[in-house]
Amino acid sequence: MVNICVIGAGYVGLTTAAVLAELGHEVCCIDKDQNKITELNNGKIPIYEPGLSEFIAKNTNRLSFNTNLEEGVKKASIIFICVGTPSLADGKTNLSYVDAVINEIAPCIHSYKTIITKSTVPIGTNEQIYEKLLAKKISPELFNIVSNPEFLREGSAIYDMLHPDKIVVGLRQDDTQSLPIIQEMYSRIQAPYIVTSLNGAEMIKYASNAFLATKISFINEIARICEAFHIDVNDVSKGIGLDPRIGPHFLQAGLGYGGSCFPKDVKSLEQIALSKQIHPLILQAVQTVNDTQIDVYIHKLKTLFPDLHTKKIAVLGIAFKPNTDDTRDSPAERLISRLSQLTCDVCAYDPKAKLSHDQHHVRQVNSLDEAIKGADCVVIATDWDEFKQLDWTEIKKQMNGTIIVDGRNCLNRKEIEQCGLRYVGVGRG
Ligand SMILES: NC(=O)c1ccc[n+]([C@@H]2O[C@H](COP(=O)([O-])OP(=O)(O)OC[C@H]3O[C@@H](n4cnc5c(N)ncnc54)[C@H](O)[C@@H]3O)[C@@H](O)[C@H]2O)c1
Ligand SMILES: O=c1ccn([C@@H]2O[C@H](COP(=O)(O)OP(=O)(O)O[C@H]3O[C@H](CO)[C@@H](O)[C@H](O)[C@H]3O)[C@@H](O)[C@H]2O)c(=O)[nH]1
Repeated sequence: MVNICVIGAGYVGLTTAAVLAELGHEVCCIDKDQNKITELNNGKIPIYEPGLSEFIAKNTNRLSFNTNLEEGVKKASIIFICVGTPSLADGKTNLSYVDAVINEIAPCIHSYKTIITKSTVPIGTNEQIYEKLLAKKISPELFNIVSNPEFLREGSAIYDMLHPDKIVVGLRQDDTQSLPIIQEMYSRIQAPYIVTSLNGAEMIKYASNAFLATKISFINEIARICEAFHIDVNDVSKGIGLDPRIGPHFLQAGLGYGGSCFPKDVKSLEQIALSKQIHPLILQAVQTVNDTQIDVYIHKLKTLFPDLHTKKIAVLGIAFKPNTDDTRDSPAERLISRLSQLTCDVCAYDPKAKLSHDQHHVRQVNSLDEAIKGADCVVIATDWDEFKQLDWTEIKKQMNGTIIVDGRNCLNRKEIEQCGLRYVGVGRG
């Protein structure tokens, strides 16, 4: 058992804290947001992540929440940095939250600490953190910096952290102490270790997200070509995905990728490359396809409804993916904004997520029935199971029109058509 301080109680920090407590460690999770900490101390979880609430409740004897960083850091031998690293306007990474944490930790280092960065940070950041701490006159005998990027997916965060496909550990060249400490801490997790340099670990995280985003933009481009030849792109995904060199995952065409990671991380990697005068052609193309994917759907809607601005559109889904309440950079919200600009009457529904801001002509309703009632068109914008299992005969009775736009290529086309509805997907033949 070790004493651990996790800084940041967001999707990654909360999951990390809960999983480390489950592994038997004493964990103090710090956030500067007093409301979050008060909620957590009252047994409320500020985000929706399946199973997280129960998991935290199960481990409360070894898990505490606090706003006082000094208290958490002083008694811990391991410190996790899990604060946000959002995009700046130019696409580079905003490191101000990480920098603030380093400034706050520094005066509290009086005994040996292993400082682990889980936040996704640009190449070179961990080296810079080490130099910053030295510049603050912290003895190199008192700390080490480790990069241990996180690969969890929202919606399955706990499972992913308990069953990772690898544990990536980036170390400083002369660091001989940290690896055994990390291995001991994660001893109950079965996964191969990838031990590399600090920069190497940072790059593995960016390359991983960039590759997955590339698969999505690739299949979205293939879908556009399929459409011109009346080919079903879902058959193509299946067909190519069976080749183990390609694999079946992340080949679902649709409204494009969103969320708090892919858009910002691909942009950040582009900027990292440009900072070294490397022109990242693929990364730029991946973003161009993604940025124009909503246009594909708007074009379809305009063709289906020349008087689109007079239509009532039910948008099912607000979250950037199912099983989360997260709307950061959500393609569903991107679509809703475009429909709002076109002055359509938009009725949005999501089982968990709320619209992040008010928009003209857009109402969020609390039930699916309310959203669908009188709709000229229903658009599936997030592939929640609840939407995949809809009774289309019932839906048809409640709608005014007959068009179902499958923004995630996740519905059974035949079933919908058998009910007398018109199915519209991207690249569905
Ligand atoms: N969300 C994911 O699925 C995911 C997965 C892997 C990696 N990551 C990376 O992990 C990092 C965190 O992402 P997230 O989604 O958990 O972010 P988040 O925004 O949900 O949480 C960050 C938390 O840090 C807190 N914070 C900021 N500054 C602080 C400070 N000085 N002291 C204490 N608390 C502070 C904020 O109040 C917030 O609660 C990012 O770098 C992200 O790229 C995210
Ligand atoms: O075939 C697919 C798969 C996903 N998506 C979209 O891609 C986005 C991201 O999905 P997903 O990767 O499942 O969600 P995240 O929770 O953002 O997780 C990604 O980003 C995290 C943060 O870095 C990483 O830790 C994870 O490994 C990585 O999968 C969502 O908008 C999905 O709808 C598609 O359009 N088609």
